[in-house]
Parts: sequence; structure tokens; C-alpha cells
Amino acid sequence: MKHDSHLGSALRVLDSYEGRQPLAAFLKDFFRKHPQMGSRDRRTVSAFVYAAFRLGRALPHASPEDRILTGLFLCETSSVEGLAYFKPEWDARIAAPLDEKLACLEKAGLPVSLSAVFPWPEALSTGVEHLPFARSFLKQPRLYIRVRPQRMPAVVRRLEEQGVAFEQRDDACLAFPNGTRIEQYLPDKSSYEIQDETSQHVRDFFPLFALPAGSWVWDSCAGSGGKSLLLFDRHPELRFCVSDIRPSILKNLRQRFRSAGLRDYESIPADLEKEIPAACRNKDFQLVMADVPCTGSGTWSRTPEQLFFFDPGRLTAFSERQQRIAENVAAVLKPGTGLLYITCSIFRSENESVVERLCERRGLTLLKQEMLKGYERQADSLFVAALTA
Ligand SMILES: C[S@@+](CC[C@H](N)C(=O)[O-])C[C@H]1O[C@@H](n2cnc3c(N)ncnc32)[C@H](O)[C@@H]1O
Repeated sequence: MKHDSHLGSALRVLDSYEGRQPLAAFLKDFFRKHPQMGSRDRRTVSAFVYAAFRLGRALPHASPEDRILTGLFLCETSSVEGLAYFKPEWDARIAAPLDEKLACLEKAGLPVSLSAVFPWPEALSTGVEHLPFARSFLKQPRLYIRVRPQRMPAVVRRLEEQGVAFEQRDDACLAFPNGTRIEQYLPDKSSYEIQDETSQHVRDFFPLFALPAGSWVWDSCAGSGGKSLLLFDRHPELRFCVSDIRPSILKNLRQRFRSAGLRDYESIPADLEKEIPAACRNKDFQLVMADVPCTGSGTWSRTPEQLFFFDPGRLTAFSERQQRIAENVAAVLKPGTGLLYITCSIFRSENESVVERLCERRGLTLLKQEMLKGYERQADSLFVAALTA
């Protein structure tokens, strides 16, 4: 009975959700309107809905119910009550290798081809392997934190004392199963940042630039300041200027900077597609970071609904916007200073193509560009290009 009710709720969500807002927000609202559902019901219905979206563009003509059950079968690796109820023969093979499951679905008349999950291989950036990338949608990514310098021993001790499951990835990065309520276990927010593992690897690009003590860095699309804090923890002697089109996110940034001990910085709300604020034009920046707005396609395994609803016709608008922002901010660079262009996209048109035109039009030299591939280790994928004027 409860399984029918879970499936019914998931089908109602799939029927009414049109991708206009994040699925997580839509579900929150749905559950608020259905207060009779307990936390287990909510978890189950969410898992059903996400499973359907994890199939991406595969099985376009299947019924929503088939998409949910097929998604659960492919994405899960241990028995799922709902699947055992509706499709016991699939649940019995839940731990089988993916290829076997795909063969089983083919026999059942539901052929899922991995290439159909993400159907635009020709648009991928250099180095992104189509099938492994498509396959990554079938697995939920993990949650990562970056532990502040010198805090690792205390953080690890605290987690171990509370019996929390985690994996130490390197001297700063810890990985957790998705859904871990990290704030509950680590209430002292000054000791860590929630930051994806791949995003943490942007630090490998900092040594490409000369960053003398006291020089200015401009985090031009700062968001809540993740990249600035990454740099600050390595180079606390630098001076920071941050800007973003959204004043509200700069407020969040202020909180985050404060708990990280970064108090002395300049903050400027600005639409960088239009113009560079005078305060930025008149400063000598040693490094400009442009972590530009993008499709977010390198993070879509966290938000598979975005893959499902994505219209590739929108790529041109994204790359034109990125081009305008990158060219505008590059105008402040003096000879010998640097630009770090970053996206969390796997599309060439948002990555190499923008960088190529930037070099042509602004006379910049490309030092290094790389696709940081997180999709094979349950993390995000990022594109990073280091340029110099
Ligand atoms: C990828 S996010 C930045 C993430 C951030 N750097 C971090 O590491 O946490 C891109 C940011 O660009 C901002 N943005 C979008 N359009 C902009 C524009 N025209 N001018 C300035 N910032 C813009 C968005 O508000 C968003 O916060």
C-alpha cells in the first residue's frame, strides 16, 4: 500500500514539474503541501523522482513509472523496498554489474543506451570521455569539504568520535556520502568549507602566477567566495576585491569570509557584462579570477533534472555572455598579470572556444588549460584556463 502511495506521489511530481526551478526546491514545496508524509516517505519519493531524471535523455518514450523503476534499478546497488515490490525480478539483480543490468532491461523491452543519457558527444570539451561521463549520471556524487590549514587532525578526531563515515582524499579534502548532515557533526564552521573536490584542485593553478605579498586579486564573479577563500588559505598576505551581479550573494560571502578570518576586502556589486566598475578599473590587479556563470553541466549529476530539461540551443547565449564578461575583465590586466577563467561546464563552446577568442581579441597568452574531470570519482567537473597579459 505504502509503495503504491510513494509511486503515486512521485508520478504527481513528475507530472507537474517543468524544470523552471531546482528540483530540490520543488520537492520541498511539494512536501510542505503534503504534511502527512513523514521523513521516510519524503526520502523515498525524492529517490523515485531523482532516479527518473538520472536516466537523462534515455528512454524518452517510456512511461514515467517505467522511468522511475528503470532508474532505481540502474542507479542503486542494494535492495530497494519499492523496487522489490514492483519489480522483484530486477531487485533480485540489483547488485549485478551495470552491463548485466542493461542487458536485462533490453530483454524487458526498455533498452537504455548510455550514449542516449547524454546525447551531445560532439559538443564535449577535449578530454571528456562520452560514455564514462554519461555513466556518471547513474551515481549520486559525494559531498566534499575542504578543511582549513592546520585543522585536519581536530576535524578527523571529531568525526571519528561520532562514528561518521568519511574518506580522507588528501591533506585538505574529506568525502562523505551524499546527504550527510555535516553541520550537525562539525558545528564549528571556521574549520572547513563545503567545497567540491574538483573545485579544490583550482589551487593547482595558483603557482602559475607571480603573487607577491600585498598584491591585489579580483574575484570577479565571486558568488559566495569559494575560490577566493581557497586562495586566501594559501596566500593570506594577498588583498582581495570581490564582485558579483547579485548583492544578496555578496552578503552570504561576507558571512563566509568572516568565519574564515578574511575581514579586510573590497566588495562591489557589478554587472560585468555591461561595464567594469571604476573601483576595479583603477586598481592594479595581479590576478583576476573569472568563475563565470555557465550551464553547470559539470555538476549535473547533482541536479540531473537540468540534463533532462536542457535545450542545447541555449549554449550560444551562455558562451556569448561568458565572452562579454571575460573580455571586459581582461581589459584591466597589465602586462605580466594573470587571468584564471573557470567554468563548471563540460561544453567546448563555454570552455576552449571562449578562451581561444579571448586570446585573439585581448592579446592574452594561454599558459595552461585543463578539464578537471570529477565524473569518474563522484565529483564535479570543471574547466580551468590560466592566461597572462
Ligand atoms: C559559477 S558562480 C561563481 C562561484 C564562486 N566563484 C565560488 O567559487 O563559490 C558564477 C557567479 O557569477 C555571477 N554572475 C552572473 N552574471 C554576472 C555578471 N553579468 N556580472 C557579474 N557576476 C555575474 C553569478 O551571480 C554567480 O554568483
